[in-house]
Order: sequence, then structure tokens, then C-alpha cells
Amino acid sequence: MAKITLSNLRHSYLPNPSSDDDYALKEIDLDWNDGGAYALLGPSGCGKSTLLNIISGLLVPSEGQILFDGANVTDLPPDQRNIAQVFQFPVIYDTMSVYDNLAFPLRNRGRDESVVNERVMAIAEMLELTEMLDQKAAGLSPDNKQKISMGRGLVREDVNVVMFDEPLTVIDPHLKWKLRSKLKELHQRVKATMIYVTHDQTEALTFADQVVVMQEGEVVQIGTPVELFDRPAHTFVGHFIGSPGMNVLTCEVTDGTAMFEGHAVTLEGPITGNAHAASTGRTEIGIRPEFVSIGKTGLPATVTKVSDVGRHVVVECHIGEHRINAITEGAAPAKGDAVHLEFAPDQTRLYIDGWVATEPTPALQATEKEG
Ligand SMILES: Nc1ncnc2c1ncn2[C@@H]1O[C@H](COP(=O)(O)OP(=O)(O)OP(=O)(O)O)[C@@H](O)[C@H]1O
Repeated sequence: MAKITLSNLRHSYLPNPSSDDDYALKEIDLDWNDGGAYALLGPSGCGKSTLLNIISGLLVPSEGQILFDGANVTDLPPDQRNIAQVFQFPVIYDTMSVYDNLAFPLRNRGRDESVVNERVMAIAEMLELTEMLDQKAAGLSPDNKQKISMGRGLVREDVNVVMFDEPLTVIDPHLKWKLRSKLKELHQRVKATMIYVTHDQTEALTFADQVVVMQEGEVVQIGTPVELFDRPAHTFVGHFIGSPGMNVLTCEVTDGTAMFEGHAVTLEGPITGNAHAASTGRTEIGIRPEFVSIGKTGLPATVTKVSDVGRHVVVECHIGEHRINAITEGAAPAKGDAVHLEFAPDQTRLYIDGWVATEPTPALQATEKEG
């Protein structure tokens, strides 16, 4: 296994790129630590496959370098990078038995049959394939075929990284959760560096210790699932992660105070972006629905929709044109009710041009906890 470094990476599919918009990957500087479980999360078209193909060597980046344990591999072809890849669709040999499929990557490299047997049996046990080792792969269900594909990716001990590219696409919804937790367990047992590419936040948050969130060719935040939820660095992260996502409300900033629909809103702490940016940039308040409460005081709003989603109720309200979601576990109001909304101050942030621009005040956080 290896530490993988992406340094000053940029990639354009155009022959003569001129502006930032011409780049599928803008500026990427990233370290993937040895043995880490990473997810690369972002919507379709944000550049995930481009990044994966650059790491595997299928694409040479327009600018920058890829280093494996400090050694420059930018110009090495895929077969010299020692990488295992699991794709959306199972890549297996239908006419071979499950055992021979799993053994293939090891036999291909001339490993001893005793080593082959030991590794195949261990991986089959982890993936619950032991019972079907003698069967031909052809007759198996799509999820079992994809498990073989995963097994082929994991069977070698000497790969630099195992990359999963949307591996659960072909899996039935009711089996997805099972394979998701299986992969997490596998990482804990195998301890290989793994990169899991997906546009699905549940898959990313279940699998990864660190999630790399991408938008329009840029990495907007890297963090643990908890960090991404607790403190989104960008409105995109707040909106993309969470169900429903963070409320993002256009506001004005006057003399360091955020004004929303004529009301002063208490923020988590002072504005750190410079005053000029606050006066000229796009200013928005970010507050997650979990921290909006419905009470007798606060911003007057009208309830426009109430959705009982099981564990809690999502109450959609409007203040003028602004839609605000609140999550409540107690009695919910009804559609059409006039209510008041309160934002938990320690969870209310200002964003300037998309980026978080407040820093928490320790005193406020302590008061909130005591209160
Ligand atoms: N071979 C190509 N030639 C030209 N443009 C490309 C090529 N491949 C990707 N792109 C463009 O580069 C950008 C990033 O695409 P990429 O496939 O890396 O995103 P993605 O996040 O993997 O999306 P998806 O999940 O849909 O595959 C997109 O604007 C896409 O249209």
C-alpha cells in the first residue's frame, strides 16, 4: 500500500484551454494516506471519473503530478501502477468457477498455489462466497457477481490502492445496505488504501473515514462524515449532505450583522471574511433543519408542507420567497399554520460566495450547551 499525493493537478479535455471553465479538474492538491478509507463524493459531471482515471493511469493530466510514496508515477501506464479497480458492472469470467475468478489476479502474477489458496479462501470467507467457490460464475445473481469483482480487487496484498467506482450501481436496493457495511468491514480487516467513488451520500458516509467532496472540478471539503455534517465549509456541502440539506438563505450584512427579511440573525460568531467581501459578495445564512425550531418567538413563517419521514417530521415553511425546512420530533404544526422559527445561534453561519465566513465563539457554544 502507498500514500498517494496529487500535486497541482489540473486537467482539461480541450487542446488549448484558456479559462477555468475549460478544465474538468481545476486545482487539486490532495494526500490519500496509506491505509485510509476514502470516499470521493459529488454529483454527476463534477470530475470524479476524471480524477480516478488520472490516479489509475488511464489519463495523463494536463498539469501536475501523481506521486506514490513520493515517487513520481505521472507518466507510468496503468499496468505499472499496481492498482486494483472495481467498476460499476462486474468484471469477471463467466465460464470460470468463483474460485478461479478470485485466484486469477494472483496466478497472473505467478504467485505460488499455496499463497493463492490461502488468499482466495480468506477473501471468500470475508465476502461470504465460500459455499459457491466451485460454481461457475455465469449462473450467479448480480450481487454475487459484484462480490466476486470486489474479491478480485482485494485478493492481492501488494496493490497500492483499491478503487471502487460506483460499485453498487447494479445491486438491488434491499441488498445495497448489506454490501455497504460489508465493504466497511473489509476495509477494517484488509487495511488497504481504498477510494470509493460515488454520488450517493449514504454510501460515502457509511464507507469512509474521510470524505472528499467535489463540485465542478474542485475539492470543496475533506472531512469525516461528522465534520461535513457539523461544519460545512461550503454551501454546496451543506446542501448536498443531509436529508433535507442545509437551509441556505440569501441575506444582507450591515455593520457586521446578518439581516434576513428585515430581522437581525445571531450568527455562531464574528464574520471572518473581510468586510469588503461581505459588502460585495453573495451573502447567505446556512442553518441545518435539525437546528431550526418551531416556537412561540422568532421569525414569523407559514407552514407550506409537512412530511412525516418516520423518525421525525420535516416541516417546510416559507418566509416571503424563502423556503426553510425544520426537523421536529415533537408535535408538528399543520399546513397553513402561522408559526415562528428560531435558529440555534451556535449552528447559524454566514457564507460569502459559497464559503463559510464565520468562526464559532467558544462562549456562545458553552452557553448554548448549558441552556
Ligand atoms: N472524454 C471526455 N471528453 C471530453 N469531456 C469529458 C470527457 N470525459 C468527461 N468529460 C467532461 O469532464 C467533466 C467531468 O466529467 P467526469 O466524468 O469526470 O465526472 P463524474 O463526476 O465522474 O460524472 P459521472 O458520475 O456522470 O461519470 C464533465 O463536464 C464531462 O462532460
